[in-house]
Amino acid sequence: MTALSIENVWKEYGDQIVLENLTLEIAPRSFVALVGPSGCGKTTLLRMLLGQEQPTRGRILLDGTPLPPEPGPDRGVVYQRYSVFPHLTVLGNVMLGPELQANRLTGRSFGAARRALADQAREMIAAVGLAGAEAKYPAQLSGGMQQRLALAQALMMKPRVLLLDEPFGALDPGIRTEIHHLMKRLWNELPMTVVMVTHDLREAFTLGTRIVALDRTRSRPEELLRYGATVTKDIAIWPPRVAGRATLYDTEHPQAQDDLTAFASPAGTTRQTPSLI
Ligand SMILES: Nc1ncnc2c1ncn2[C@@H]1O[C@H](COP(=O)(O)OP(=O)(O)OP(=O)(O)O)[C@@H](O)[C@H]1O
Repeated sequence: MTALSIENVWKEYGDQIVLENLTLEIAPRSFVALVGPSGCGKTTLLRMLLGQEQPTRGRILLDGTPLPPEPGPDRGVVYQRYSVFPHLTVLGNVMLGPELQANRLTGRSFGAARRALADQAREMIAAVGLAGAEAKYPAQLSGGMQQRLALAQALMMKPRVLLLDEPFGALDPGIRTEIHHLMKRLWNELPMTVVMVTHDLREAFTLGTRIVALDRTRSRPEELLRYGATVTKDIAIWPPRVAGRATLYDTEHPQAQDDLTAFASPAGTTRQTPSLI
């Protein structure tokens, strides 16, 4: 069964057509990296997958069922910044989602239920490499640590789909490589499908099972708003990267993960165009 089906989706804001006739089947457990020039509608597509925006035309299905018209716990999201609550500790941030879900009225659980939740949250905090920082506030963490926290917060809800909007874009290169390893491990271990918007092709090829490029196929300067973007390239990583199964390059040649040529598809299909970067 397909995890996500995007069927002939159009998104318009007033006179502006942002996305036109977009069709995409996303298999369960895939890791789709969405790339494309600034303003082509990547975030808009992500917001529609989250349920924050509705398609103007067309429909989006999750495991064959139309997406509810609002965000839900089956879809987690991590943004480039500001995903975490500054006035809560690391532990408080990670516990908040499940607490709100279990106790809509008070947003707090008590006794044994609270202790069990705190144990789960500590496990998740350790899984993202933040053990020891449970009592800290986000302002006391580095940017990389805050993004680890944002991931832990999203993953606590056990989302079927994890949506990432340039989550590592603001991080220094060294920290970014570390968090890429973490992201890859989490995707391998947890039963989720990931859709990530990125401007960084290297990141797309390092993490993705598939790179989907959006762009306008027609563009007349005098009618710019009348043409939306659609899928212009759809590249499957080779050798295939399968969740739960490390590939040749992931195990034997870890340095090759940063070598775009290692994953090149047949000639021509992966050529980088300036508009994609
Ligand atoms: N709520 C909105 N109301 C009106 N126009 C919007 C709204 N949200 C997005 N847009 C427009 O839709 C277009 C696509 O925006 P979007 O943020 O999806 O692009 P993007 O590809 O993610 O860009 P970037 O790579 O720069 O983040 C832009 O022209 C933007 O102004």
